Amino acid sequence: MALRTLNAKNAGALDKDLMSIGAFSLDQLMELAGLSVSQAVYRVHPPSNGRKILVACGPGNNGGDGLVAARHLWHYGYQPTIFYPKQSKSDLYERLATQLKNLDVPFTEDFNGSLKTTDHVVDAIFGFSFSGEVRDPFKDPIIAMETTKVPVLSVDAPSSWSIEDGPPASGPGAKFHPATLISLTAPKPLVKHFTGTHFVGGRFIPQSVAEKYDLDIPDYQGVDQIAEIGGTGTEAKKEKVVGLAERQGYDVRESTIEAVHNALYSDLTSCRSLVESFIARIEAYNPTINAIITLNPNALSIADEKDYALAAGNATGALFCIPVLVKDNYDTSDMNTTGGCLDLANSQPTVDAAVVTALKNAGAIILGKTNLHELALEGLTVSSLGGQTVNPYDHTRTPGGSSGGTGAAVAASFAVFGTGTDTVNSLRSPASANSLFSVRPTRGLISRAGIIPISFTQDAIGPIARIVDDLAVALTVMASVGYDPDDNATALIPFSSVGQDYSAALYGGSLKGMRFGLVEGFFNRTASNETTPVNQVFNGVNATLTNAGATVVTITSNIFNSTAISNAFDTQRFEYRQEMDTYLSRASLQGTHPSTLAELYSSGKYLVIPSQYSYVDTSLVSSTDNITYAGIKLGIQNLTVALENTFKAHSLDALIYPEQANLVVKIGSPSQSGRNGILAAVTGFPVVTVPAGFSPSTADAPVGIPIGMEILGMPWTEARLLNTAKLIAEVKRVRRMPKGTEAAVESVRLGEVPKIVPDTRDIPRAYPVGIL
Ligand SMILES: NC(=O)C1=CN([C@@H]2O[C@H](COP(=O)(O)OP(=O)(O)OC[C@H]3O[C@@H](n4cnc5c(N)ncnc54)[C@H](OP(=O)(O)O)[C@@H]3O)[C@@H](O)[C@H]2O)[C@@H](O)CC1
Ligand SMILES: [K+]
Repeated sequence: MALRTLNAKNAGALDKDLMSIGAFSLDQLMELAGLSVSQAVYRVHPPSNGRKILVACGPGNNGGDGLVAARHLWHYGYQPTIFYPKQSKSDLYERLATQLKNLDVPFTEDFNGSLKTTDHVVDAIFGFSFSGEVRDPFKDPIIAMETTKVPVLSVDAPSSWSIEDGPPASGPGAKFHPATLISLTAPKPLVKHFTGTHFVGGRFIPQSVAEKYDLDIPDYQGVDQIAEIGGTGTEAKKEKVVGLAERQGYDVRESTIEAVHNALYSDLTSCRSLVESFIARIEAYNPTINAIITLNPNALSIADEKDYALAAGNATGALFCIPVLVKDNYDTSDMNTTGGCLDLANSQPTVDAAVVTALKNAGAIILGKTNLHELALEGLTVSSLGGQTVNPYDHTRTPGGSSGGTGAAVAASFAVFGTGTDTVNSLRSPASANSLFSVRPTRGLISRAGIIPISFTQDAIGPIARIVDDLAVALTVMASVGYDPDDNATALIPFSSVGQDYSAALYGGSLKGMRFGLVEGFFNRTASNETTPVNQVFNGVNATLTNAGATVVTITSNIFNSTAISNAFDTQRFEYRQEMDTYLSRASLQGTHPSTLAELYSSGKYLVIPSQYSYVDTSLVSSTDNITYAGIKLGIQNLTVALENTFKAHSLDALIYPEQANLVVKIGSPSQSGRNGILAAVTGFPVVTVPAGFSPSTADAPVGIPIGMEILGMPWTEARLLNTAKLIAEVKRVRRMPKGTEAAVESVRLGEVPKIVPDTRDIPRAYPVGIL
């Protein structure tokens, strides 16, 4: 909203009216002005950004506002220092100065010296009665504020600017552009030259006075004395500055929960700067990677709330201020939940998925939603709404899938971690293809309530992260939902796993004496550019584990044949329609959306890859009443027993194998072959995926294409699996940043969260939209 402006003459007349007609005393007006200034400082520079505030006060009422603001700031926990070279002898000013001295607030005569150590500056030198060229003793301070990197907030006017015409053409102040301006009562004409963050303070103006001067009353919220208003400047509202996080040496690339918390709790960054830094990376690199479907429009205001909480000593939660991206098949009450499907573009859950609530309760900021293979049905991460997501390590290849948006986004440091779902491979394939860690938990450990479903038997959800420690924190939070009547698989959780802290499970120890079963049937031993790198990486894994004192047993049993398991035991086509019909017909799902799966697939607004036409067609006419379904469920029980027997026969701690026997395919391929996710999917056994290596470097893949390893354990052994994964990651440090997103990005101070529009122009022609 751009407000009408008030020229200098009218501003003076208005002040007089407030004192005569309005019956305010000057003390009161100045107190209200200073209070607004202090709130604006708190908004743009909460104490967590640094407590030292240098307040520069001029000889007139503008300077008086600065003195009042300094007193309020002291009470908020800041450490103000006052530069006040031309002190007024009037009673009001002497009292204001005495009030500050009574609080032991220091006064300085050395503006430039104080500037070197301060965290923020309040410019209360001149207001609407300034005219002409700046005279001493204020020339030097104005020149210093022109060039300093310390952010400046100007009171009523950037001092030295003409009230009507903005910055002087030359001399002191010609290049003075403060980051923030607070206009008192109403903006002055100079604001058309101002491009930073702009507040108005004046929540006391009577309606009659506002009408007389034709003023707009801004939309004040709650108990705020100030309101932020849109850009009136010649440029966009967004001001390009070096973000605080970067400026103060905090870099969000490869950041971890612990690193973010250390930075926040030691005042190196604010939650808001942190969120802005991640958004800067998204704005820089998402146009290439296309991993994001939507950003949370509230992310910045949520970050501000976290900063208030931090300042008040209320920073609680294992994920306090941790930006998290969730796959767009997780219900979010503040963002549409689309599954990447055009026909669900406006589908709006009114209730968060159970795990989304858990993440929020733990303090996480849901930064946005990621692209996925449409409705999580395959592993190429292409969708009618989200387009094709690109692997950040090799822009000619897919990022794996179906949680490929999360995989690519986490690899590119768009967030600290992300979430995915897994019906066959979908948490493990993107982890594998992006040099990341993921956990597919034992069936039942994490409630699936509020997740777009496919298969009651096979669906699982979990986190994807850059380090095991973050995976453990995220799993602890996601599993904290515990028993959930909306997902009765959670009734399976054994007492020993209820409320488990998986971070505490990372106790260390050693790989020495551990026994791993290397599943020979899950490799493709035919030499090719797509398979040989995987086989070579696993030769290396075998050697590393053996050198670390573990025993690697080759498992040759013929039950370990992914194609055969898939053909015999995959339950999806029997369960999909029933599950989706239930999801789509819930009263809590609002917005516009189909109410059955059949309706969705008759809309023409969907993408199914040709290799899945028959799967979807079959799903539309099959159900769990089919006689074959009962046989499949029985077969899965037999497979489960055989799997348990394998563990017993070889005294195994875990089975290990490549998530995929082939590298991730080129974009536009008919499908992804060689995946081994089906074993855990049908048996419900847990898997932690870890980076195992890279294929050789090529022009398209400068650091190589990531190759991942599944570590599969017995049910409910997530704690031990995570510790094993951490031990392996310690002896075999694999993860590297993708080349294309490796560079740091200068962050941008944002007035609002930018809108991200997914790019659907590059959907490969091989996957026509609306055809089945
Ligand atoms: N409306 C509201 O809600 C309320 C508004 N209030 C506030 O009052 C502000 C207006 O205050 P104001 O009128 O006292 O004058 P202000 O701008 O502070 O300073 C001017 C002084 O600076 C000097 N000076 C001038 N030119 C110069 C130059 N070229 N080079 C060097 N010096 C120069 C000159 O002093 P001199 O040198 O002549 O002694 C002059 O006296 C207004 O912007 C707002 O902040 C609140 O406090 C109350 C509620
Ligand atoms: K000023």
